[in-house]
Amino acid sequence: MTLKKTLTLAGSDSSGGAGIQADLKTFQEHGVYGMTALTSIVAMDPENNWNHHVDPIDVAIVERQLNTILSVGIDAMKTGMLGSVDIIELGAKKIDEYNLDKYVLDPVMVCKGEDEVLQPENTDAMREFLLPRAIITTPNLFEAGQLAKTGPIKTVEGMKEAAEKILELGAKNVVIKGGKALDHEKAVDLFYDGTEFILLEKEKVDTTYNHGAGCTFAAAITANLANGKSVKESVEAAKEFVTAAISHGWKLNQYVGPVMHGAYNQFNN
Ligand SMILES: Nc1ncnc2c1ncn2[C@@H]1O[C@H](COP(=O)(O)OP(=O)(O)O)[C@@H](O)[C@H]1O
Ligand SMILES: Cc1ncc(COP(=O)(O)O)c(C=O)c1O
Ligand SMILES: [Mg+2]
Repeated sequence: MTLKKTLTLAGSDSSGGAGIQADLKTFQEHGVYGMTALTSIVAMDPENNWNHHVDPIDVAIVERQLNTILSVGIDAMKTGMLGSVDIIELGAKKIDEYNLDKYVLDPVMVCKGEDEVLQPENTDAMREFLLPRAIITTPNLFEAGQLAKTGPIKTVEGMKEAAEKILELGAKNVVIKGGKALDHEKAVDLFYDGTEFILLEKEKVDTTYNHGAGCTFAAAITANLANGKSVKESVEAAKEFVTAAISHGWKLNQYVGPVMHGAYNQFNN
């Protein structure tokens, strides 16, 4: 038996809920084979309010990892936290070199609980080099405002405007995650493929244990694409998957609660 193969080019979240750790757990739950190219290592300071510390990895080391994985071949890939502009440019080069058409861009700019953009220069580089190559991008509300340069988004109408701008920048599809940030009774995401707007709505889970939700959502989309689903089907199935994961989010310590990556298969089947 062979498995579909996926690549995540992303950061390591030492606490295990987000980043490549979330991606690999999610890939496993979808029955696809996950491979990883690490871009940065995130550690948290237990003495200082769990503050995030990000160490980017040298671009030559990232390239060696990508060469390993791409020599094997992949069916779909995603990017998450990207440590530097050099790594972003390298990602774009490899996407072109290997004709990688199933590429999901999760434009990670902030970690939950932090309100500063981790590396502002990366936003411009993602807009220029990665958006035009993405089959879909999955910004949260804040990231959508940054990519589209619309400023803060507060309404579904604002999400639609940003979605149109993001497609003008070259992404083939977009799903903007309203999530908890949107002032709406439900957890609403907006999918746009250039033709129709589709609202994906689920009950809002009353929890702060949602660390890694965005990574899990994008990884589920990637796995679904690798398994042959259409973009729209991939997003719809990923929404079910991440909603189950958030519903079973749990407390890891006093600072963070990750989603339960395996909840969909454990409780929804
Ligand atoms: N409290 C919640 N209840 C239900 N769904 C949620 C909740 N928070 C986020 N989501 C959903 O989880 C997915 C990830 O969104 P979000 O947490 O906003 O991303 P990120 O982790 O990148 O900030 C989206 O589908 C969003 O709608
Ligand atoms: C390595 C890494 N990638 C991505 C994220 C973003 O996580 P989320 O899925 O909660 O948006 C984080 C947040 O801590 C992280 O540490
Ligand atoms: Mg995110």
